[in-house]
Amino acid sequence: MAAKDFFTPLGSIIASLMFFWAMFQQYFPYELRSHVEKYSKRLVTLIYPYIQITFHEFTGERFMRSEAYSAIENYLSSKSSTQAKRLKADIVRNSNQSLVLSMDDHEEVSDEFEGIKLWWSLGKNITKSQVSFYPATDEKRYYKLTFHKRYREKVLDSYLASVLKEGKAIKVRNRMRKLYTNNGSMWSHVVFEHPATFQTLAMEPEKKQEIIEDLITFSKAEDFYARIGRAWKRGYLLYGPPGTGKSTMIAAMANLLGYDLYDLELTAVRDNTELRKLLIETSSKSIIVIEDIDCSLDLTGQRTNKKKEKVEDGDENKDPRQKLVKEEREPKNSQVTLSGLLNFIDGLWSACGGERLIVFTTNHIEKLDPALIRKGRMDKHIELSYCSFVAFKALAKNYLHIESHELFERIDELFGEIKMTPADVAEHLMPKTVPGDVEVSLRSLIQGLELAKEEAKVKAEKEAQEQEQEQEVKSEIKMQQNSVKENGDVK
Ligand SMILES: Nc1ncnc2c1ncn2[C@@H]1O[C@H](COP(=O)(O)OP(=O)(O)OP(=O)(O)O)[C@@H](O)[C@H]1O
Repeated sequence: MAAKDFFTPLGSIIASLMFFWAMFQQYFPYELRSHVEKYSKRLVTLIYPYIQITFHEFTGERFMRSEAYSAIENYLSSKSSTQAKRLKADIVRNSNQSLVLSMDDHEEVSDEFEGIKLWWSLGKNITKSQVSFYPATDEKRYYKLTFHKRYREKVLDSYLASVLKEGKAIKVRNRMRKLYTNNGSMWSHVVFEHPATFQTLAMEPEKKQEIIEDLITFSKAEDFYARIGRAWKRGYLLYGPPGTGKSTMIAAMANLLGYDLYDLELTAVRDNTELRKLLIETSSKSIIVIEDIDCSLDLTGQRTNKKKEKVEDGDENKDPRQKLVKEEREPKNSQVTLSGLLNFIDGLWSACGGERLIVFTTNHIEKLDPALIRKGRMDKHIELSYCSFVAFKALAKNYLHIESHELFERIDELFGEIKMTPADVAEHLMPKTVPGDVEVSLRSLIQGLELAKEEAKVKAEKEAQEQEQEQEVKSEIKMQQNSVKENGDVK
């Protein structure tokens, strides 16, 4: 059949329908008209038993991008990439700069929820813009959801809620994560792009696995925390000598969970009120870190100022302008107290919705007040220690891409005799030539370990000598005292 033969009768049918509709509107009595409309609607529902819901991209007068729309967009991204024939691609500005695909205009994808079939389509309205002098068009997109009317309640009650939740979760996973630092009572942020992961972290595999499982269990335990009536938070205390990987582990935690990091500098916080303000402003899915807690807060209630200690005799004090900036940053009358911090951990913190981890680090766990680190506040205590042979092997795999080497035996022996931090081991394993030579790096480590062993031996000998001398001096003093006493007795 030729196109002309098809369209000619169709055109006249449409024209007749429009004619009857106009006549109906003009001459049909109003009371009867509402009845006819009601029955015609019922007829349409019978023939077309589907419900459609539209989600517009922009809502309200201020043309804010609708949250529901962007959640649906994220939710549909994985379905679109497998089902849609025409796709749009965009780079998401997350830490991986990954490519995200979504369906193109007028495409349709299907979905299934508890046995219900649903269809999503992306539509577009084009309007002429009135604002510009130049001819311009405005495109407004919308998602349309279609499903059978018999599932109305299930879709409205459960399906849409799950779509929005999943869509928001995808958005959080794809977002660019941030590292916040406080300057006084204000947070400022930069993009968080630390490459550390648990794979690159050198520590005993069982211990590493335990921490990973603990973190993942926590991140999925929203319902559990709600059921037992506890705030969804968990405290970690990382302790160990400098250079054993405390900061590296925090970065690995943030990367594992996809959380933001808040690096809270307590010495720059004026008082408990400021502390409270800062903490209320933290978002969910975040890790709040207080490094070197023993230096940041005097556990008797008086604060010390670690930065001040470090630069006491430095150049910073000589420049009056820098001194002023420093004083502004570290006000002298700071009064953050241990009890203020504990209140935050126990009380106020609980009022903020969403999951949060709080991590304290210290080089001296023995200096910390037991109240601060009891379970419930710091739930998990993790010791990061000197490099073991197992941890070294993880570093060697990472840095040198080797799992065994003839020099490993000697290194294992030396690790049994001398302590070295993973930071120092890592430094020896850094490439010394271009391209990196494995043997040169391993020999550098052996040399470093032997040197450290020698130094430790000299130090031990010196200490023993000093102790001996001290002992000699003590016994000499005692002898003198005894002879003075004896002389006195004789007189
Ligand atoms: N366990 C580890 N695994 C892998 N790399 C490590 C480890 N420990 C330390 N490093 C390396 O050493 C460097 C210093 O480590 P890091 O800053 O994490 O130590 P730290 O314990 O936080 O030290 P500090 O107490 O002085 O802050 C890191 O950049 C990292 O490359």
